[in-house]
Amino acid sequence: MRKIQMFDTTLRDGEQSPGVHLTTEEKVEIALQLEKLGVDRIEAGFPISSPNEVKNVQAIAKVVRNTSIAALARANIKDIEAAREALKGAATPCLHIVLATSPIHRKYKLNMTKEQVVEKAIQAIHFGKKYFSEIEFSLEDASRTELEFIYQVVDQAIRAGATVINLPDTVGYASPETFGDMFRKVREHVPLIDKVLLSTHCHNDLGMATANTLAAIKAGVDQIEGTINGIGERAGNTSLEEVALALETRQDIYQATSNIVLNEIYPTSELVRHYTGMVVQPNKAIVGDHAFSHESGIHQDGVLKNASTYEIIKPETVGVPSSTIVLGKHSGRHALQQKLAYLGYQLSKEELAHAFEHFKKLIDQKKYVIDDDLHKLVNQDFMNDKTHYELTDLVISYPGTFTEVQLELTDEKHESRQTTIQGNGVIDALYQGIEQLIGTKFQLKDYIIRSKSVGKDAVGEVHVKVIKEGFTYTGRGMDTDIIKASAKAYLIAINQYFQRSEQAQTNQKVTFTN
Ligand SMILES: CC(=O)SCCNC(=O)CCNC(=O)[C@H](O)C(C)(C)COP(=O)(O)OP(=O)(O)OC[C@H]1O[C@@H](n2cnc3c(N)ncnc32)[C@H](O)[C@@H]1OP(=O)(O)O
Ligand SMILES: CC(C)C(=O)C(=O)O
Ligand SMILES: [Mg+2]
Repeated sequence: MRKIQMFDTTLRDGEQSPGVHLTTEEKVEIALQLEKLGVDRIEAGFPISSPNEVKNVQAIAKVVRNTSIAALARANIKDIEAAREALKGAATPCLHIVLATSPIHRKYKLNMTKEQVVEKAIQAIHFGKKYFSEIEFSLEDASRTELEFIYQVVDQAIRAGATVINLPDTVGYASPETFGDMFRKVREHVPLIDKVLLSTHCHNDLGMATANTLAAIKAGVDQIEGTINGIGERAGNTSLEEVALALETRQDIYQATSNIVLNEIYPTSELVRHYTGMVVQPNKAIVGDHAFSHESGIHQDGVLKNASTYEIIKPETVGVPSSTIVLGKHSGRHALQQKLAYLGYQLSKEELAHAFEHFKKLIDQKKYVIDDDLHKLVNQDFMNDKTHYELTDLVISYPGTFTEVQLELTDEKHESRQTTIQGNGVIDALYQGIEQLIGTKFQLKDYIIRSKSVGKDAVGEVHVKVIKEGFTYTGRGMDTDIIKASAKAYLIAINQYFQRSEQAQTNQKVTFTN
């Protein structure tokens, strides 16, 4: 089995994504995570781009000791000097020199002849060789370069001392067929190629970065370059996670593997999305929020019976805790039953059919059905709708360092219950007071507050989740006064508990699991 080297350029090409600017601390944290992920080389930055970038690379080189660190330079002395300064303390440094070779870049960007390009490449590698034993030379825009010229530049670069030859598809122009051919031909026509590591670096302009990278692997490259979440210049780079999983899942085709620690993929992806602020499209392969979600009834039924029916990768393999069954327009009874069981309801076949009918009506009105909706659906269908406790008065004051709440509730017999209680903050006092008046305690698991509209008189919405005797109850309260909204939400959740207890004692239709 061949071992493909993974060169990560999240911190260089990835940072070239519009709007992304990582601090030194963020870069260091990502680099440490990339080391944990098992990439073979980290391109830490492009030192000439700013004085701070030199410091960034230095900071990474100082702490990342078991993974090679690369820094980018154009084919000129000042860029190489900056890379040298940045990589001074690195354990295994690599100088990465780039120079474009395609006719378009030669003519319009560099204004250089073929001979000048070859000469510049040789000079830069010779200069770099004074300080670095490991030099990667990239023929920028290789996929749009004449093959004969590629052979010539590659041959000369190896003779000058390059140890890695990288042929990038800089503008995402290649197709898997042509790209694979290019590598096969380079292996055929450049006798010295076996002396160096052959590498590729693809962009995703036509959505083919991963396919092209895999074609290059098939054609014999030893190293592939990419980024986490596929971020990078324009449409981005090859996603390293996609290649790692393609190799893992289709060993029958690629007969190759990598050092990637697969279950570190998702944590790395999350860290990168957090610090770059770049949202991962939900349906992105491997790391998208929907990558392991199932919404359709037929799929959900299959997955519940055996996950391999619709999952070619186990979510745990890439560090995603579990797959998700999402209840939506296309869901079926099996999925609803499973979700209700998770929420604590065990319904008979008839009850499930009834609940399913209501669920389908509900989903026509609402795009997403949340747990709260399901609790209500079951409660309305199978339980009485009695309100056990209602808020009738609430006064808040701040005597001294405490918050004091005067509270009045009315119970199901319309009798008033009152208390005055001090707490560590208004919500603490309020919820303690409610528990005191009803004579039982709940574990508050979640408390979320948000605004439903804008302006000073905006309506506040409070969601609470409480736990009692192993069951979860949720409540949602709305009011322009967020304290009142908090009280309402808590009482709705508590009322559910009393309804359920009452139901359990009488002729219950629904049995509850834990
Ligand atoms: C394919 C890639 O992703 S390569 C990496 C791209 N990344 C970046 O460019 C990010 C960092 N870049 C920067 O901070 C700046 O562009 C710098 C500091 C590198 C250079 O800034 P400036 O000196 O102002 O030049 P500017 O970026 O405007 O133009 C690029 C110059 O480099 C030249 N150049 C481009 N590629 C190369 C190369 N590989 N080797 C040598 N010279 C090159 C261009 O011809 C142009 O030269 P000119 O001024 O003589 O016309
Ligand atoms: C520096 C090189 C490898 C690059 O990013 C590209 O060609 O896309
Ligand atoms: Mg690139």
